[in-house]
Amino acid sequence: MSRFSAITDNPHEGRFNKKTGILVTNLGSPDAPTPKALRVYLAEFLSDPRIVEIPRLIWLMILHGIILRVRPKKSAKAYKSIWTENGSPLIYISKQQADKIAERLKASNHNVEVELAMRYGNPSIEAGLEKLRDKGITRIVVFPLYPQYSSPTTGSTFDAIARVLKKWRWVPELHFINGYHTNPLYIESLANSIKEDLEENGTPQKIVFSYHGMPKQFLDHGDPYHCLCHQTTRLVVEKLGLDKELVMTTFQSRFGKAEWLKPYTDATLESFPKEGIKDIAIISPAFSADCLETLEELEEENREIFEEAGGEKYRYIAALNDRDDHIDALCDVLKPNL
Ligand SMILES: C=CC1=C(C)c2cc3[nH]c(cc4nc(cc5[nH]c(cc1n2)c(C)c5CCC(=O)O)C(CCC(=O)O)=C4C)c(C)c3C=C
Ligand SMILES: [Fe+2]
Ligand SMILES: [Fe+2]
Repeated sequence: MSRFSAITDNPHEGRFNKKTGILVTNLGSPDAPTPKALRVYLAEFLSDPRIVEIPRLIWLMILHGIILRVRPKKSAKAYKSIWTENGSPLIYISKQQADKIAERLKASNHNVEVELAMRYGNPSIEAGLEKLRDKGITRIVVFPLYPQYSSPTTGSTFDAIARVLKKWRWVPELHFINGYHTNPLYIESLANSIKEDLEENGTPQKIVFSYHGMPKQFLDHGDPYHCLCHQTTRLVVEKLGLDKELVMTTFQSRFGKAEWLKPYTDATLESFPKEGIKDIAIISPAFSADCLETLEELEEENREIFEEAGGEKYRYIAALNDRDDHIDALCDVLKPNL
């Protein structure tokens, strides 16, 4: 038994090929919308020091003593409301994206194998990397589908990759894509999805760009995510030639009691009707795939907040998911690494 793992059956020349392996990743979901599965998922997720930066010992006591006794039940209820016959929307859509990327690249004669992996839960990063290694691949591009770099998401994916590869005897040639929010085709795809909505439903009083939030302290300590989100909004506004006053950038999905990036999406939506803004469209460009935070929080929870405060028209513009122009954008991001 060796400390480092490898494929040991007679390598010689033939078995290792010239293929590039692409590991498409996203955040991950629980295995089922049940408190038991959520306890396992949240224990892994919330133990990540990139996600919660409270001193370790104190945080682990709070996590195991309080959070993991209360949160799984509440989160399971939210997951139940969005779960489909295909399971978690995030994982199902990510699978569609990975398959379409593979299809598109192979059709243009790229010699690639694409696998999907999730940072937390299944299919795991370790399983994804091993599948590529089993195919004799020694050159890997890791592609986290987070357009805007952040330490809790992209940075954490890097940690998970490194944790696996440091156990491998033959470390592959590795390329890591750490964001793509300025890619012209990504911006174009966001712009197209908004344009289609405006053509179908008319121009609302406000278009809200709602990004997943993070503790403000992360920004103060140098995380670029906040700035990259604002830059994304600006690029889309410029692409569409919109009036700047029509658009607002907000941050959603708060967790815990600390201050998070502001303005908060929920508080903003609650205040709009008092200011006479009763017709809005909302889009969430940080999510490459629809997930709990869009389908439950934006489609259900925030719609209710807005309507209860007197709002009249609320529409959520879907994530880019497996739209053709989105797959084009993702392939374009990959291109320099193929
Ligand atoms: C605890 C702190 C959290 C930080 C920081 C955070 C950053 C962050 N997350 C995403 C993307 C997603 N988050 C999702 C769910 C989710 N996020 C947190 C907490 C933090 N996220 C929790 C506890 C959960 C689980 C659900 C819950 O119990 O409320 C998801 C959806 C997953 C799914 O299965 O659908 C995504 C996607 C980003 C982009 C980000 C920082 C920029
Ligand atoms: Fe999150
Ligand atoms: Fe900023």
